Amino acid sequence: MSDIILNVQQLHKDYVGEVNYKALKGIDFQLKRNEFVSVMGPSGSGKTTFLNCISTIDRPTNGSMTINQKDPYELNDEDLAKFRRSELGFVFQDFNLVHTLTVEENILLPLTLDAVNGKEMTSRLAEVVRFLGIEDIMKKRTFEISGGQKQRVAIARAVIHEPSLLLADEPTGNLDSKAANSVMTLFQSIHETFQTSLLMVTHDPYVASFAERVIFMQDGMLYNEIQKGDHKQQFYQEIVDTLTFLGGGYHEL
Ligand SMILES: Nc1ncnc2c1ncn2[C@@H]1O[C@H](COP(=O)(O)OP(=O)(O)OP(=O)(O)O)[C@@H](O)[C@H]1O
Repeated sequence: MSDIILNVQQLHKDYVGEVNYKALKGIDFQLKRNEFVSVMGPSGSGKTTFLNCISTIDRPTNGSMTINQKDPYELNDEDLAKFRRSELGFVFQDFNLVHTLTVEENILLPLTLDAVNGKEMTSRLAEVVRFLGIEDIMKKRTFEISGGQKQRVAIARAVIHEPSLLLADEPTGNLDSKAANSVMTLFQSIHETFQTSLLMVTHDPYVASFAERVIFMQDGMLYNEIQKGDHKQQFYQEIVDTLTFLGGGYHEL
């Protein structure tokens, strides 16, 4: 088994419209199996575009990408949908829960779509719900729970099928600092307990410092990266310093 879970080579994305825009200009990036990496950069630098190309929400204009040694862009629509469901988990800023379903039904959705048998569903649900500490809200509707709880439910749904790669776009963007901290502690323990490979976009240096490595984008390219050493505080400071240097929307720091 290769120790590279995600291999991106010379990824380009051009948005074609009234005004054409080169959002990604040749990104080379590798995520190791079991690695946790944060993606940062000024507003408009291409972070979400990069994540959307990896998650196959958006199609790159050029370049190559493999996830777990497979190229999702070679698949037809049906196989791509299966590939997404088996290999990838997604967590978004706005939770993306289905409001007509209960919390439990939301979490089980990926297994329902894959017609997993009832016994296995029950055991996986029990494990993930216990791990995330959301046993008490299983029968509630999504409008009856807090933002922090919503994100836990979204995380449970993203990991219940044990994806090879978990992708998160601003997962704490709609949370207060206490809920954000608790969601990040959860990501960290999912990563450590289940050896989940994790790629997360965030604009928050504290949130980013939960990762083992931070990559910085600027103007559609990779600008720099920082590896976490022994001291989280020092890592955090280096992240803040790089963002300050990059400017563009990080002046509030
Ligand atoms: N569908 C689209 N059509 C045209 N241009 C787009 C489209 N989506 C994004 N862009 C442009 O591509 C660039 C990168 O956008 P992207 O959303 O990836 O940046 P970002 O780094 O995630 O920004 P932010 O931190 O503000 O979310 C921006 O200049 C944006 O205006």
